[in-house]
Amino acid sequence: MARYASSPCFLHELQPGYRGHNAPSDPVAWSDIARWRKGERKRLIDDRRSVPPDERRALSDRIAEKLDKVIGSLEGRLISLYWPIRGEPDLRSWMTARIRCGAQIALPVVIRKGWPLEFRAWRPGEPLERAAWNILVPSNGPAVQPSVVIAPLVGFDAASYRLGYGGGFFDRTLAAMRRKPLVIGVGYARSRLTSIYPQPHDIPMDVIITEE
Ligand SMILES: Nc1nc2c(c(=O)[nH]1)N(C=O)[C@@H](CNc1ccc(C(=O)N[C@@H](CCC(=O)O)C(=O)O)cc1)CN2
Ligand SMILES: Nc1ncnc2c1ncn2[C@@H]1O[C@H](COP(=O)(O)OP(=O)(O)OP(=O)(O)O)[C@@H](O)[C@H]1O
Repeated sequence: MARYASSPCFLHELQPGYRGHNAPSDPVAWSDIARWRKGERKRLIDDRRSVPPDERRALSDRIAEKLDKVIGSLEGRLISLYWPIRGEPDLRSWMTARIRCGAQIALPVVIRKGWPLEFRAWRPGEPLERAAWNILVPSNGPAVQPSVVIAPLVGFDAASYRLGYGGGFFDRTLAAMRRKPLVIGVGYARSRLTSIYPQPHDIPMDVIITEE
């Protein structure tokens, strides 16, 4: 009879910071991790949606204050933000105020599953339209290369890795950018995980901002 050193599900044996083997990837480990991530995404999204809107508003304002400190001068900066969905921090009033300070804003657009995102320049008042997953995106706006990318977090870990919605869009986009932007993950402290069990394709955030 075959004897195994590990039980079929050995996720509990993985160390935080595990980055896979030298081989491209270990399919058994990745399928376990992918399944675990799916469950965590649902739990974390339900959890943040359970926060009353007033409290979410207060947390978003706290995050916005901290963003100013991390980004510093806004003059001439091109910042990619996002149109909030599923209880993400709402930074739209911060965005409007920062445009008045000289910042330019872009929003991410899904062109196609499995492709990098496009960043499209946008100013308040310009038309938006519903696209994939019902997310509002600029109808026109030229494609631009932001120097700051703000990525919403479904979850995050102590090594600044981000758990998103599972499309791999931000990872693919950051991997493809010729000039590496400052990458800021924003989310709530309650979305902290011990580890997301980072894989070779996962790119860590430069900074993570929560309300704490
Ligand atoms: N507000 C906002 N806009 C954003 C992002 C974001 O995280 N937040 N994105 C950041 O990337 C892109 C959209 N990414 C998304 C990726 C997957 C799903 C999604 O719902 N996927 C499937 C499951 C995927 C899987 O597990 O294979 C689903 O839930 O049914 C939604 C948005 C671009 N715009
Ligand atoms: N640079 C890349 N090249 C090819 N595939 C990639 C790349 N980055 C991520 N992927 C693939 O995308 C899929 C989803 O990855 P992951 O679970 O990390 O998504 P996520 O970061 O939570 O999603 P999102 O960024 O859309 O919010 C994985 O199957 C992964 O292999």
